[in-house]
Amino acid sequence: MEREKALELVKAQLTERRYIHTLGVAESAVRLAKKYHADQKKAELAAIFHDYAKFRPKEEMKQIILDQKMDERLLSFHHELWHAPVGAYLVEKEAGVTDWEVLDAIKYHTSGRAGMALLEKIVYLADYIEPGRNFPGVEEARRLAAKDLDEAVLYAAGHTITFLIGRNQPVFPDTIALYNDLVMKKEGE
Ligand SMILES: Nc1ncnc2c1ncn2[C@@H]1O[C@H](COP(=O)(O)OP(=O)(O)O)[C@@H](O)[C@H]1O
Ligand SMILES: [Fe+2]
Repeated sequence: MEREKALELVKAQLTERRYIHTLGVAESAVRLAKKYHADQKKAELAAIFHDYAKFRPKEEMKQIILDQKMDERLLSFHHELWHAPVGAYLVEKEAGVTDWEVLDAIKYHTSGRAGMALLEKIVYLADYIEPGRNFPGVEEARRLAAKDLDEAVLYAAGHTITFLIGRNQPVFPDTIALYNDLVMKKEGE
C-alpha cells in the first residue's frame, strides 16, 4: 500500500496530535530500517498504522480480544495495551493489509515480546524515540538507537518496566520476557 493511502486511512482514526506522533514514528522507523537493514517500506507501513486502534472504544476492543481469541491475559492489564493487538486485527480487516511482518510489528509495538523480529524491534523503538517524545531518558534511548538496536530496545523495555513499578502498576509479562531475553543475550555475548 502506498504511503499516501496509508496516511489517509489512519488520519481518519486519529486526533491531530496522535497523527503527528505517527508521522514521527514513521520517520524514525524508516531511519532505523535503513541503519539496521530492514525493509524500509514495511517499517514505514507498520509505523503509519501502529496506533490505528488507539481511540477505539474499550468495549469494542475487549469484544475483539474475546471474539478473536487473542491473549486473554491482556484483559487483566491496562487497556493501554489493547490497541496494539486489536490494531493489527483492524488494520488487516479494515485497511486490507495482509503482510504478517507488518501486522506483527503493529501487534507487539506496545508490550514487545521475547524473540522479537527485526521489524517488530524497529517499530517498538521508533514509537519510543520519535522526535515528539521528551520524557527523561529519551536522549539516552536515541543515543543507544544510533549505536545498537538491541541495546536500545533493552533500555526502552527496562525503563517501561521501572516506570510502571514506580507507579505500582501491573506489568504485562511479555515486556518482562523481552527484557530478560535481551539481558541474557547481552550476558552471553
Ligand atoms: N508491559 C506493560 N504493562 C503495562 N502497561 C504497559 C506495558 N508496556 C507499555 N505499557 C503502557 O502502554 C503505554 C504506551 O503505549 P505505546 O503504544 O507504547 O505508546 P503510545 O500509545 O504512547 O504511542 C504506556 O502507558 C505504558 O505505560
Ligand atoms: Fe504509538
